[in-house]
Amino acid sequence: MDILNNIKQPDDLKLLLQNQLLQLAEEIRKLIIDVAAENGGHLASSLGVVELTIALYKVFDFPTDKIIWDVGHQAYAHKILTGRRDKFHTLRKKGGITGFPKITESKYDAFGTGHASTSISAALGMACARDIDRQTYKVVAVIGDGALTGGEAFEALNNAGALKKDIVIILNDNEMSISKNVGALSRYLDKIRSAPEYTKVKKDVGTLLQHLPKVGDRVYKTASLLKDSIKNVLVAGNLFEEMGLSYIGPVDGNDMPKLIEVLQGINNMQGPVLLHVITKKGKGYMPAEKKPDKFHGIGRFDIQTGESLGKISNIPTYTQIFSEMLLKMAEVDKDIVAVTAAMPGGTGLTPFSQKYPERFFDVGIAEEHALTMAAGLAAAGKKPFVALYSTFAQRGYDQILHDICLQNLPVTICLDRAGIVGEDGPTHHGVFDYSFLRNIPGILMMAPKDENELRRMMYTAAGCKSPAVIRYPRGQACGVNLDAGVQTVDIGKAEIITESAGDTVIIAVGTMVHPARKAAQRLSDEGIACSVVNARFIKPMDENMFAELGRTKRFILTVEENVLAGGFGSAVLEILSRNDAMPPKIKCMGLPDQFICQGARSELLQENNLTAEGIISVIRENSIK
Ligand SMILES: Cc1ncc(C[n+]2csc(CCOP(=O)(O)OP(=O)(O)O)c2C)c(N)n1
Ligand SMILES: CC(=O)[C@@H](O)[C@H](O)COP(=O)(O)O
Ligand SMILES: [Mg+2]
Repeated sequence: MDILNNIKQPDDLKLLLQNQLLQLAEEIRKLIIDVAAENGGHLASSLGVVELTIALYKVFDFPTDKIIWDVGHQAYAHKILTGRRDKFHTLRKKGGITGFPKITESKYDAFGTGHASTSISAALGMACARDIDRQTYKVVAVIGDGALTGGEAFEALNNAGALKKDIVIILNDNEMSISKNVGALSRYLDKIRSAPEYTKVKKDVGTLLQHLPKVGDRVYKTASLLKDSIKNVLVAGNLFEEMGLSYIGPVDGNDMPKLIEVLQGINNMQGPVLLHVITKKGKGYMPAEKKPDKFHGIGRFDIQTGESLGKISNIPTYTQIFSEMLLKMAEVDKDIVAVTAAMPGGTGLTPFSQKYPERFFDVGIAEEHALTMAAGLAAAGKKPFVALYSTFAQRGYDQILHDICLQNLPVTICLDRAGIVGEDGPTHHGVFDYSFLRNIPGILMMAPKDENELRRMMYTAAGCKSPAVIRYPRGQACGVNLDAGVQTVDIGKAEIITESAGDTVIIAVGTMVHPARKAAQRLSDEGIACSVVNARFIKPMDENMFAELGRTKRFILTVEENVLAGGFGSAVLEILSRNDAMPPKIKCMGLPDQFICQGARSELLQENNLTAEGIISVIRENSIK
């Protein structure tokens, strides 16, 4: 790490010679691989942009100039170069460096990211503010070909082309989203990439631009005209040019000297410029180059073999249960179709896509579109299952409300990664869905206590003629035996898990039912008798049962893996108050009104008392003797 050790601040690399910069790239790559192998992380995307990151720091003056990394999962080299090298071994750990840019972590993180397709909007906002303030700094957005499939990116391009502000958009095209990129835009980028004569001429123009004097000079105008005429001859109707952006590229984004040359030219240009770079996802680490999807986001792995080092378990994940159950149901019910927003692997829909390609839709990183498209499928007689991560479904609130629920369309929304997700941290925890969905009239919202119940809820949803949501967490299910045949659950009916004559009842939902049951078992040994209820439904709730509990018990404890604000406990309180059934004591356990940090899921649940021990201590403190 001879070179990297001497980079104390990014400006230090401006003095390096070309061969030193190339060595720096190798040193950064090694550090990224070492740390990701130990901590897990977004390896392949970060490896692909090492040269691009160094080239950007060589040419621009960050943090005076601003850089925004779309999604932000590729920003490891940026972090290493901006004073976080010594702490980089803490990446994604509790209290450590975050896996995404974070405005409070460094002055070089101009804008926090985690969810896709926001970078151009944010860059445009900064450019407008800069111009109001009569400043001259540059604003650069780096967006991947996957993130460019998101609607917000198109909205921003549309606006950028009209406003004509000085911004630099770097389209980092590695032909991959998490899986293979999809859509017409992706095909369009293929077409640009595979036009060799165009590539060569445009590269030469890139070189020419580099030698230009400042904007406004006649030479600059001539070069721009030349570029336009090349465009017209070779790629009629270049989409980006037609939208009002200057398109440069494609350029080999792993060729650092070439990139530096082109970026120096672009630094002298005015107006919105889009530089199209082609990079190799996973560059420099063979297992990741070969399997960029596996190494997109990976847990601990063996550097020599690329094999995962995670615990091997026979217990399936909730995602696997969802995946298998959907296949089973789809075999019988030909109206079942599946929709994902660029996450076929993560949501467990890959087997469905292989078995039923005509009934499967990967729409790209476009959650809003996925939901309204599902509404359309349902309006035309299909039974869509839309599988989204809870955190990304936040994007689709109006589509759920206006397009699905208001029209009472039978769309089933399966919210994977609900609750605390772990090391991805606050951008990715799915801890708001009870609160933001339960206020929608007519919605059916369920959370299973285990994998068996997930299957039953899916079966129930498929038989419903109205919108349904099922939310389940990241990772392993409970390891219970699966029923031979799958039954429906009675809509709006809670399940009594443990009945006792004692004064205390725990009403738990979803992932919190098992810790509640465990807590009750242990408390009964201490002579504290508790009943346990599995609420099953966030909406409609078992109003009669909960009102009765309010009248007959003296202490009700609700437990949920969601923020308390507006969540499940709040819904129980509403029922008790509506029915004049308030018991002498009621407490709600859940997540506080703040963003939850990163860390292992088990660690964060423990910290927030959402464990059997946490429940026991609250009951011990509050039970009425
Ligand atoms: C709104 C939203 N939906 C889904 C995701 C999950 N996700 C993270 S990265 C990614 C693929 C991004 O592809 P690209 O922008 O091309 O970057 P690459 O990983 O190829 O560098 C997806 C789908 C997300 N972060 N945000
Ligand atoms: C960056 C991003 O949004 C995804 O890569 C996400 O980290 C995937 O999470 P899982 O690992 O839970 O699939
Ligand atoms: Mg990509």
